[in-house]
Amino acid sequence: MDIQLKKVHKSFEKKAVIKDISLVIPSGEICCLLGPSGSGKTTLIRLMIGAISADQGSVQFDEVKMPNRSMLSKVGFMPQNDALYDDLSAEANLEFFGGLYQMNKKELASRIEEVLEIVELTDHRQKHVRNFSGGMKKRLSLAASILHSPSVLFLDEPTVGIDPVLRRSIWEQFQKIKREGTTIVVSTHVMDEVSECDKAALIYNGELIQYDEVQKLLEKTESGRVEELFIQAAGNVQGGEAK
Ligand SMILES: Nc1ncnc2c1ncn2[C@@H]1O[C@H](COP(=O)(O)OP(=O)(O)OP(=O)(O)O)[C@@H](O)[C@H]1O
Repeated sequence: MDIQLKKVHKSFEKKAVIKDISLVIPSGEICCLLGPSGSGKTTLIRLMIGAISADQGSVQFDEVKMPNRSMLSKVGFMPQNDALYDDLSAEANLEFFGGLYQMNKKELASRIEEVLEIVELTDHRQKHVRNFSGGMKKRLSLAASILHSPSVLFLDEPTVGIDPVLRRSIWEQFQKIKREGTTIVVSTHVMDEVSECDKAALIYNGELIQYDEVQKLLEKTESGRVEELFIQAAGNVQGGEAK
């Protein structure tokens, strides 16, 4: 499913947080939302999944205008803070999410096997989540978000607080999910993660300052590092204010 945003605008308490953002994320691609803390990445994801509504503009998945209840079963979301139950085992957590997605018992049982394999938690399925490390919780949270085989997957800073080795393995899992045809939108402020994505949307102060194929974005820099584009944007803002 592709995702289309047209002139999306959102304010909180009269402060514009998302400013007139338009973009199209093609089906089956990984797009990262890259930007400093507070730039608006989470808000943009919440607008896309229909958790909040835009003040102006529209969000569409293929031909369907969001928010739309019929899309719930096609959308996966992994929030920044894991929404897991500490007192339940990994498996029981997944059973709970399967119930939310209204999956039938047989389908759920086989899908739980599959997702536990994907995130490499099969051997820990009976353990209580309270005994999990931060990385294991992230992986379980990812398993929960893909349990119902969504067509579009939104991941909000999935690798925060994760060591580089585990980060590598989590990205391998995203690539695996992409190969199955899922469109992935992932927010991050780790600039190096951009190389894992097909396209990157650079968000600065609620504005989309760049959106292109990662290779093309890197070609716009002298250093080959995406940070440069943010430094340029900051310079433009200061320059604008000085005039
Ligand atoms: N419900 C809300 N009410 C008021 N202000 C909000 C609300 N949600 C977000 N904001 C503000 O909107 C701006 C963007 O926040 P958002 O969480 O989208 O940024 P972010 O890029 O995801 O940041 P981080 O990387 O730290 O998660 C911030 O200034 C934040 O304080």
